[in-house]
Amino acid sequence: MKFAVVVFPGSNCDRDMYHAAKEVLKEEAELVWYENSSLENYDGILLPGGFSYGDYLRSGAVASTSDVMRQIRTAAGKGKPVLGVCNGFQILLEAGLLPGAMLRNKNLAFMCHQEPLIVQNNQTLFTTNYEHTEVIHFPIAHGEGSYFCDEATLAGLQANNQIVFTYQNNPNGSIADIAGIVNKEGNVLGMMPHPERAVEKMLGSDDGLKLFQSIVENWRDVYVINT
Ligand SMILES: NC(=O)CC[C@H](N)C(=O)O
Repeated sequence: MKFAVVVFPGSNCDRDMYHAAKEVLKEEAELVWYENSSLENYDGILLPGGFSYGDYLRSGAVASTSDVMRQIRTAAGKGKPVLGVCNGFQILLEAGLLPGAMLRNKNLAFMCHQEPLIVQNNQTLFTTNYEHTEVIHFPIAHGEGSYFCDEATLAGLQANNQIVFTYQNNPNGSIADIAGIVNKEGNVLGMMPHPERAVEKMLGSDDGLKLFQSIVENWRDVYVINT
């Protein structure tokens, strides 16, 4: 499987994402500068964390208007897996590929530590290697990570089983303890905690490995084994 790690000015988790995909998972992966070429030849799109465009206006707002988003939208429309982590999630929200918005953390501080999460939906292509309600540990590292949406949107997320991860101890004030959501079609996942920073025991947790392995295994099931 070949991943594109899309890099914006101000991305700072792109190397970690690349390391997870290429050096730990041992899949093909390339860092793709947001202005460069096309995403057509990639099987999966990884939007890493950071401070794209310095978080000016709102986190992810400027990056969401860039031309590469059109390609990401096309890739998502074709059913390719798109994973946005932290600033990547913020960009997906600002681009409208996922519903809702990010507010500043309830304590108005940047937080950076490991948090326990609960796997609420293990039936997505990103989570099949987890158990339902499994507790896993990923680092968080954000200032604008309090997920918010209106009541109708929340009801829709719940009814469609789009809430994939919740926080066990809600550190930032996210509505319904939401840490990660998937689109209705199930192929675009946005999450604030960082699975790419939890792929080796020496990082404090390797619980993120199963997420990347789920993507690869599900992609192979559809595109390799059956063709
Ligand atoms: N690591 C990240 O992607 C976090 C940065 C993010 N823009 C914030 O809210 O602070």
